[in-house]
Amino acid sequence: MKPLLAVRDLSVRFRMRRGREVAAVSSVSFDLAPGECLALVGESGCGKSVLASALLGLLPGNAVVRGEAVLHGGGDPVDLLAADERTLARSVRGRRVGLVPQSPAAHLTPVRTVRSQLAETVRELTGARKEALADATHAAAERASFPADHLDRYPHELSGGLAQRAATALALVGDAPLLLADEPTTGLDRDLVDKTVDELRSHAGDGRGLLIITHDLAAAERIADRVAVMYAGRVVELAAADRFFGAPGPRHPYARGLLDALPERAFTPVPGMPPELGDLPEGCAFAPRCPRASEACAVQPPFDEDGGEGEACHHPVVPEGSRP
Ligand SMILES: Nc1ncnc2c1ncn2[C@@H]1O[C@H](COP(=O)(O)OP(=O)(O)OP(=O)(O)O)[C@@H](O)[C@H]1O
Ligand code: NI
Repeated sequence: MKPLLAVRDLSVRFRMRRGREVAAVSSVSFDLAPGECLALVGESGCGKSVLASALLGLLPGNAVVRGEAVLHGGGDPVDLLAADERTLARSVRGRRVGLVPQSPAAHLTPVRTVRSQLAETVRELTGARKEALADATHAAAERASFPADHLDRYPHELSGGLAQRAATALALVGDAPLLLADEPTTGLDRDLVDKTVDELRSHAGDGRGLLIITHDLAAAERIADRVAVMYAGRVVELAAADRFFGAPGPRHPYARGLLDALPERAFTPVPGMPPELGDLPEGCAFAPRCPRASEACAVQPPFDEDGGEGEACHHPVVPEGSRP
């Protein structure tokens, strides 16, 4: 089966003053299958949002992007990294790729009510008019649990959680084949978190795909088919969610550390801090924090992939009897 999205060797560098460079994303490759939900996790600053922005052509001018990201859903295949701004604006963003942005407040238009923004998006993407438009606007709000009696509020009159729900409602309108959701549950209480991620997950049925970026590993466990763990700009492990959250667990020591940091598990944070992306070491960037590191880790470990799973580690945690 053809993937919905095929990302190959995606790298993003930010050019800074005095010739400095920030390596925000390095050699990321993965496929997203139709109907699949992939959760992208990792510590703050590891490159998750930059990766999502690259897929939407939303990076600032000092970004240098390399690689390929071919979207097969919703029309002719298009390389999202090579498409020009006109194509992205007209036929990709909102229509073929939906985005729940990480800072919803910044993406809502401050001088217009939620109702008017939602109605305009519904009209643009579905062609609904008049009474149908009013009904469709209500339905769109309801899908994201945005309360109808708040539709006439302006963005600054919304709490963080309500702004989040307004942004989610906007992102769902186009029924885009690929949905990118960047921390879609910030500011929501647990029951609303569950409701929101379930709604996002159900969107991914029907051959559509969902890439959800989240710090909330419980939410990832609830809806993801696979998990991608990012560290210092690289995907260091790709794993089926049941193996990742259950037995035998992740193979990359950093991924194991992330899970062990959870309050309901060992509650032991990974010691140390992630590295500066402007000053990365030659070899494995996690080695200075890694309990399994050896001299071999001075060389960048290759990503060993097998059937959509794999890890980049010289010393993965491999349970007895599983593949070498
Ligand atoms: N325009 C820019 N110029 C230079 N560096 C940038 C720019 N945008 C992002 N970065 C850097 O890229 C790195 C990755 O940032 P990114 O926002 O993708 O992290 P993240 O994984 O989404 O973190 P969080 O979980 O906090 O949202 C950071 O070190 C950030 O400082
Ligand atoms: Ni982010």
